[in-house]
Amino acid sequence: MMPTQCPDATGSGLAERLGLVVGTHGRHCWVETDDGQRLLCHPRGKKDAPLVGDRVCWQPSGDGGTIMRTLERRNLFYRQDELRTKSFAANLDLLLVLLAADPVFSESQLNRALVAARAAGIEALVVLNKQDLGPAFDSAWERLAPYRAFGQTVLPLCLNAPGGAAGAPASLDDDGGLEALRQHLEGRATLVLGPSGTGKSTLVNRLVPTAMAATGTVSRALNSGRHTTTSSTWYWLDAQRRSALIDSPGFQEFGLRHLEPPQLAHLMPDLDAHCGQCRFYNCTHLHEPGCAVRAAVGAGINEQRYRLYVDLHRELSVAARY
Ligand SMILES: Nc1nc2c(ncn2[C@@H]2O[C@H](COP(=O)(O)OP(=O)(O)OP(=O)(O)O)[C@@H](O)[C@H]2O)c(=O)[nH]1
Ligand SMILES: [Zn+2]
Repeated sequence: MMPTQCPDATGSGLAERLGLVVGTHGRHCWVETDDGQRLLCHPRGKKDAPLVGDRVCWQPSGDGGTIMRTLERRNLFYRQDELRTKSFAANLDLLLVLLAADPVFSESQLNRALVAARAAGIEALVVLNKQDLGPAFDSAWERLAPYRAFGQTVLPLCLNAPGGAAGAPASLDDDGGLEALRQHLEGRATLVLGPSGTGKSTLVNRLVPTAMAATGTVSRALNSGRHTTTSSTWYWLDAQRRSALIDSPGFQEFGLRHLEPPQLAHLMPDLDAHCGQCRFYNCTHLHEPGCAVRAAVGAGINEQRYRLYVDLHRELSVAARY
């Protein structure tokens, strides 16, 4: 349970309280108190706007509150494009990348999300939805074989299978694999990322109890004036508020400009397994003699995965020069 008082409140007369940021829009934040109330708060300082997942110290003011400060983050999941940094959420336990048999997913995008998670020290889970689509699902599942081979957990899912509808594959349980997924989410704060059309909204609707989804609409309402939803939303999955799902828009152009080229191979587990055996300690794995990574391409390392590395390395190297 969250304590009600801030750890080191600075005696300003009013007691500071702890809260959790469950939604943001511009500089406004929805802060949830430890007894589950949600109120609109404004950050006091000009910089470092709080993010969904942040623990903050706040004080009542007007009919809402003022955020005095943000507690230190355990981690931060973000992407960095040419022009800007986009932060998704803070203090995450798991990144769920939702893919589907259709539309066909971009492996480059998947890899970028996994690399970013690894760089931030956040465990990742890949979920492949629409198992009812037969052959399309099988080929998507096959494309994920190299990921499973290096230890990435990949779960099959069929959100179209309420209670074992016709078309639900026998390999899944009655609810299309939802129960198996639920177990991975237990007691954790999970950010859901996925390209458009994979079933993200369907997943949130299936997992979030109606009453909880209704509280989520508070922050949705805050976003409704805009055509594009740009901020993340926090949903509780249980009445005890132990497990949470954070829905986030924006999976396109997943920039990784915050990473240095030499980090990259270490953030791709299948390449990382070979890095230590290269002749040169600072091997780029692009052209050096005695490169153990290149020697493993086609054997321990999938060729397409190596190509993703080469392309991303080039992109990061160009970025590093500016
Ligand atoms: N065949 C099949 N279709 C599914 C399944 N799950 C979701 N869909 C369909 O896929 C479409 C996209 O689902 P959404 O939940 O709207 O996807 P989304 O990822 O939220 O998409 P955006 O709103 O564009 O971000 C809808 O028509 C769903 O009915 C599934 O397991 N099998
Ligand atoms: Zn090498």
